[in-house]
Amino acid sequence: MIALIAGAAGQLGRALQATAPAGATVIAPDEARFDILDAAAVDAIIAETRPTHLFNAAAYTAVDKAETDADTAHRVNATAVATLATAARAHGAKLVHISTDFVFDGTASTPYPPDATPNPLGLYGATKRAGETAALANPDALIVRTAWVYAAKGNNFVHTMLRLMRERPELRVVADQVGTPTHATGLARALWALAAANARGIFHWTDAGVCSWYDFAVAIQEEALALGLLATAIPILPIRTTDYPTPARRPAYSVLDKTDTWALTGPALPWRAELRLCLQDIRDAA
Ligand SMILES: NC(=O)C1=CN([C@@H]2O[C@H](COP(=O)(O)OP(=O)(O)OC[C@H]3O[C@@H](n4cnc5c(N)ncnc54)[C@H](O)[C@@H]3O)[C@@H](O)[C@H]2O)C=CC1
Repeated sequence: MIALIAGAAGQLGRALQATAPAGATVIAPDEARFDILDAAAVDAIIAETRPTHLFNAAAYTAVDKAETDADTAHRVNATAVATLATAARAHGAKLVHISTDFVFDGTASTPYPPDATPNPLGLYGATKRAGETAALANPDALIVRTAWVYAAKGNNFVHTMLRLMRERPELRVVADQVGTPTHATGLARALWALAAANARGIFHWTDAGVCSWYDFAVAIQEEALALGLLATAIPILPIRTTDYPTPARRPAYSVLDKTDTWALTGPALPWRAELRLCLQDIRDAA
């Protein structure tokens, strides 16, 4: 397998490089060399490197900023995906594209299967849904929706919580948005496995289990205290979404049904076990 990665410096891009299977050749250019907005550059780099697989880990991921920057978000999350889908097809490479639980409106009360009807609440989700449609124009494309992604390096909820838990006397965290955290390392391994199985169409991947952002924050504090990453516990108080307004609306329930994926990859670890692994990496890197 020759894997070309777009967005190699992001959380998932780095995890894909760290978990590449034995025998895979990984090509991970930086964004200056592989800007997915540059159709000519995309075509040239694929022609030059001749990948069997094109992983698109690049995205516009600033959910709230997308509300006032819809044009850029759409160009990165949808228009560029159409470019990648066409180029992959022209060069005989398999496109592996990543999408999000934010394509759903969160009104369900049981996990969303891959064929559930999308209805994004915000601009980010709408651009990611448009990207799915663009990728699906390539019949061989694999699209994997995930949620609440974090990694030892990157801008994510785990690092934000660790910082605030050191700075603040107490924290208030939303308790009425429910989903599942996803450690980028486990997601990357799942993508390699799905690609090797030549899966096509839409699949779902998160860690196992369900929690609220409040539950996640409490677990981060407990595990970080146990690992010595935090010195003292602070009170963490559950609040409602209406008490913490954000520019973009977010789904209240975004648990994804992973049955089809796990039949090919085996089950994910429970989210708390993955959290512990990530915090161990953060501690070891400190
Ligand atoms: N972070 C999260 O909580 C979630 C992420 N996802 C999806 O997972 C995928 C991976 O996300 P993360 O690794 O967390 O994001 P990230 O924000 O850590 O990485 C995205 C990378 O794409 C790069 N990028 C942006 N525009 C680009 C362009 N024009 N050309 C090349 N690279 C460009 C960025 O510089 C960044 O390095 C994305 O498709 C995202 O939409 C889905 C659900 C949740």
